Amino acid sequence: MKLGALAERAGITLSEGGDASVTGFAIDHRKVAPGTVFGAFRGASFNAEDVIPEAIQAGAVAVVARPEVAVEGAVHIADEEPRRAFARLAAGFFTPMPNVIVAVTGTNGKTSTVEMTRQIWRMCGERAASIGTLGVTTPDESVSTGLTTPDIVTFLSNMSGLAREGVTHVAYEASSHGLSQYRNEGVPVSACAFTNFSRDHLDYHKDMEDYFAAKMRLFDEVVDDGGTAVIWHGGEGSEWTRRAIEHAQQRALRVFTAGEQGEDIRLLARTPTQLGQTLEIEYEGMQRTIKLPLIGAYQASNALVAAGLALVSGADASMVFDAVGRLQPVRGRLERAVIAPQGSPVYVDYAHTPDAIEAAIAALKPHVDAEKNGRLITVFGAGGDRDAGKREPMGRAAADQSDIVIVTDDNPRGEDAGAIRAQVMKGVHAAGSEGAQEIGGRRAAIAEAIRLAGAHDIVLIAGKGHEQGQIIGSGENMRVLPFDDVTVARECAAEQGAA
Ligand SMILES: CC(=O)N[C@H]1[C@@H](OP(=O)(O)OP(=O)(O)OC[C@H]2O[C@@H](n3ccc(=O)[nH]c3=O)[C@H](O)[C@@H]2O)O[C@H](CO)[C@@H](O)[C@@H]1O[C@H](C)C(=O)N[C@@H](C)C(=O)N[C@H](CCC(=O)O)C(=O)O
Ligand SMILES: Nc1ncnc2c1ncn2[C@@H]1O[C@H](COP(=O)(O)OP(=O)(O)OP(=O)(O)O)[C@@H](O)[C@H]1O
Ligand SMILES: N[C@H](CCC[C@H](N)C(=O)O)C(=O)O
Ligand SMILES: [Mg+2]
Repeated sequence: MKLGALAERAGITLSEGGDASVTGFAIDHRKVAPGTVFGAFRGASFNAEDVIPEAIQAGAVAVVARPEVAVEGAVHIADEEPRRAFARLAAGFFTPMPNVIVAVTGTNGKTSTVEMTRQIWRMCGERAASIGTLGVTTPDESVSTGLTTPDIVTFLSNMSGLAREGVTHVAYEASSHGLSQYRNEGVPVSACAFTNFSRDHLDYHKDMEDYFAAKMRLFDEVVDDGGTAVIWHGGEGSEWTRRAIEHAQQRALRVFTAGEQGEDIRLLARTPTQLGQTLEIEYEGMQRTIKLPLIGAYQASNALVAAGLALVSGADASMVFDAVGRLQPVRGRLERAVIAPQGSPVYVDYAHTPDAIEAAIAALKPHVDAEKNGRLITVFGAGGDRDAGKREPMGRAAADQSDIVIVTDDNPRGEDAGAIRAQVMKGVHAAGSEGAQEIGGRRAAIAEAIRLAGAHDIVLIAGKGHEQGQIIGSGENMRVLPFDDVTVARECAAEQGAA
């Protein structure tokens, strides 16, 4: 493919070098081969502008970099925002693309929503895939990528690879990191969704406004002109929801709202049942009853946003709502791991923000039998090298709503695990929780929760969900010790059951 044609498609004017043949794209100079276009970005830990000469020596035909950077011996594609220019240029190279691509942003619920959208499409007969924290999930397999949003080259090549395998519909998760680093764009996005917004990632984003602006790039720039924005508009509503609607309107997107205050899918009533919940909804003037086989208000929200995405991308309403009634659980999201020896269910959930902890506990609370003095026992921790300011509110939220809390470790990374727990405990104490325990080792903490659990109690193990390891140390000292909450809970229950 000629560089000139790729540039023209991306709206980039080249003064020279249009005839060069492009064989690939790379953002890491060690991956450059003859004919590669190299994106030279300044990152958090490395400045790739320093290795441009090495990239050219390895055969780079063009370098996308800031205008002030020196590029000798290859075409300099100069742009103040090189990551964006690179994404647009690379998008022309990675073809074909799936016919329907939708993207989901929000603080919590992205992974669940893209996965539910995939399932709904599949039940409507489409070949569908999802890309997000759980990896790339297709009708045939699920492959982990390590990050929620892979780097732009991986993202684009995954998309075209899926299209080549015959996948026509893809839902992908747009994290704020990915959006602010232009790691997931360049593809046609016909609809986008916003689940909710609350505190997270304030280690990376300056403040809540900065974090919100990163998310809103999806609405402001990434989605196609004339696309649709599906927005959750829940019971109490939120200022952020109102602002998301404004962003969509400013961009002249079609606005589709779902929720108790939804204009398009109106949630009229939600009744928890033993194994799920019954939803009464109204869509296009017609009332429907859906038996959602998943518990928790938050799962109903994500399911209805997913239904919205399927509807706005052309699926038949009866098939969509029928599919919602057949959704399978999403790995690590209120997943029932085991029944503890005394008879109490043990749930694993990926809640790792104050808001998510509240949502996970609220989901389980109706299932605790208060008349029999049932208790909710919550085991959780907070991640190292991530937003430290969320730790205390997480502690407070957990202690406020649970009967017993056990604070433990969750990926301490480069930080002192005891110091992280102390910050979480501050919130626990602020909530006036007595009898809270601090148990560093996650296995020991889970074992203790299961030991404490009586016949009418419920155990919630929050924070790691589907994760398969405990991350300890950083940089060259980083180690990932195998750890899976579900497996550990089963092992602890078996050990105690046998005793
Ligand atoms: C803070 C952050 O998001 N960092 C990500 C970012 O790194 P960066 O651009 O700052 O990269 P860098 O390491 O400083 O390097 C700069 C550039 O030099 C290049 N390089 C580097 C070394 C070299 O020898 N040669 C070379 O050319 C690199 O390829 C890169 O293009 O881009 C990299 C490549 O795309 C990512 O791997 C990296 O993710 C790190 C590992 C990470 O932990 N990210 C987390 C926080 C993250 O992104 N999480 C979100 C999920 C959040 C959520 O779901 O809530 C996600 O979307 O996954
Ligand atoms: N709609 C929601 N409202 C509130 N909390 C939610 C919602 N959806 C999910 N959660 C909580 O957030 C946790 C993570 O859910 P999920 O993985 O779907 O979100 P995510 O946005 O992809 O998270 P991440 O940013 O880590 O990728 C769940 O386990 C649950 O505790
Ligand atoms: N995508 C989130 C996941 C957090 C999960 C939790 N287990 C932790 O390590 O903090 C992040 O990278 O912040
Ligand atoms: Mg996710």
